[in-house]
This record gives sequence, structure tokens and C-alpha cells, in this order.
Amino acid sequence: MQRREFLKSATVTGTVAMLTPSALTAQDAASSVKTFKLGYAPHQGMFRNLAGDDVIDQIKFAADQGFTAWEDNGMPSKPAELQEKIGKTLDSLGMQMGVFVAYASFDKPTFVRPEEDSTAEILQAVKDAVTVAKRVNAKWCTVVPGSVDQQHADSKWNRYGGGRLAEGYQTANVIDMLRRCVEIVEPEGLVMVLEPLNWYANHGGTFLQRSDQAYAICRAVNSPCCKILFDIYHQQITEGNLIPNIDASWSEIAYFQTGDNPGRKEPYSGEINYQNVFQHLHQKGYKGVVGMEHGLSGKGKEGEQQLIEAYQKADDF
Ligand SMILES: O=C(O)C(=O)CO
Repeated sequence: MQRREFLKSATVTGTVAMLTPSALTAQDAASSVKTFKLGYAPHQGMFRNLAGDDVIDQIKFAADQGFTAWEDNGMPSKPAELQEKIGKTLDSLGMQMGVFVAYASFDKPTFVRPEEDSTAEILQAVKDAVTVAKRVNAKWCTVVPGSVDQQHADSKWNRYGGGRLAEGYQTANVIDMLRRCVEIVEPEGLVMVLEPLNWYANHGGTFLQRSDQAYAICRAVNSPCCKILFDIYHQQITEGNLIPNIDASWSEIAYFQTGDNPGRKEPYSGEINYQNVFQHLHQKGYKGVVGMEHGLSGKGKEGEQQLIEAYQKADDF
């Protein structure tokens, strides 16, 4: 058993109290911090003031606060060497790697109305994601399947007016494209998680908005490697009714993200009762990652401490 693991289990059984103070270094004491019940995943920059600029130090700091996962949307643009270093660090700390973004288009109908060049781009991005996932031991990657068809018959994408594909054909094209992506990820065991996004605060025009829509698409693609990323922040804005919608789409959800509304900051900065939502996920036996894809309502060290305390409160059930 690793010393860190020993200390974690010792805390649970109460044996840490029996160790003499001299037997514990300051680092060990930090290591005995209780881990969260769910796999909340901070990202680079969230602890810049408390842990310094180095991402490896930030990951270690997060582990010492009891976080058991990490997320990095921008992982593919990091140098391969750094990706590997991050993967090894997470591994040595027993932390899960959460999502990075494999493919996201917010304003082009690349899935609903595919063209040769955009299709090649999507398939290449998914192939690249397999390589990145291996370096960082990631099981999931995010896919945002483009915008709705706003195409004018006589011009390029994103012009209103004129003809456009009816919704059913757009959906069928998305399903076809995802099946092609699945052929790449399935043999590698990498799960693409599709993220419905809200139109009203952040991403007007994206094709995928609702959890029922994502559910129907995942059922049609019918692969263990094409699932839903249920972002609680986006879904609070688009549809509310969080717990019933999570239950209804549960069998297709593979990943969660958080953020309070309005403002997309840490829990308790807005209107969502995160303690109840997290308790619900825990009761359902969710063992995956809950990505903290949001900002901080406070500034500097105090803001970061407030963020940690918000998760401690939300996790206290
Ligand atoms: O850009 C966003 O808002 C997303 O959640 C994409 O990952």
C-alpha cells in the first residue's frame, strides 16, 4: 500500500490519531485529508493563487484538498511531453482524468450538414483524441456536434433565410457522423460524450441542446462509446427539472459537469441546490467524474478557498 493510500485508509479507521506527531510530516498530514464522495474535477488555473502557476503543482494541490479527478478541455493543444507528465502525475495520485475536448464546433453545421472537408476534420480530430487519451489515461472526450442548419441555399453556412434541412434529416446526419466516429473510438475503448449546450447564456445555435435529444441520439448510435455529458449548468438553463431529467436519461449519461446559474461559477453562487443534486448522483451509485467547468466568484487565494469550501458544503450529505 502506498504511504498516501495508507494514510487515507488510516484516517478512515482512525489510526492516524495513534501515530506520534513526529511520525507525520506536514505533507503526510495534508495527504490524510478526506476525499470527496464524488469525483469533482478541477482544471488548470483554478488553484493558481494557492498552488502556483505550474499545472503539476496545481494537480498535487487538488489531490491534497481531497479532489480525486482532473479535467482539461484544452489538453490536445498541450505538448505531448506535458500530456504524459500530467497522465503520470494523475496516476501516481490515484486521480481520474476527466474529459478534454476532442471536437467542438459551435457555429458551423458540420454534423447536420456534412461536407467533405469538415467531415475529414471531424474524423481526424477523433483520431487525434485517441492518441491524447492514451497519453493522459483519459476514458472520455467531449464532442460538440456543431450548429443547427442555418444555411441559405445560395450562400455559405450561418445565413438565415432560404432553405434548410428539416430537423429529422439533420438529426439523421448527426447519427450517421457519430457512427463513423464510433468506428474510431470503440476499438480503443474511448467514450465520446456529447454535450448539449444552452442557447440563452452561451451558445445560441448549437444543434444539441436538450437531454432527451441527446438520449435519443445515443440510443440510435447504440454504442457504449457514444454517451451524454450532462452539464448541470447548461441543462439548468435549457430545461431545468434537473433530477427528473438526469433519471430519465441516466442509462445514456457517462459524465457530468457543474457550474451554478446565473454566472457559471462554483456551487452556491447561484440558484442550483447542488447538495441535493450531488446526493442524488451518489445515491444512484455514480462513480465517474464531475467536471468543474466553471469560473470562481471570488478573486485570489480567498476566492479559491471559497471554491473548495463550496464543494465541501455541496458534498456534505
Ligand atoms: O463551451 C462550453 O460552454 C462548454 O461547456 C463546452 O465544453
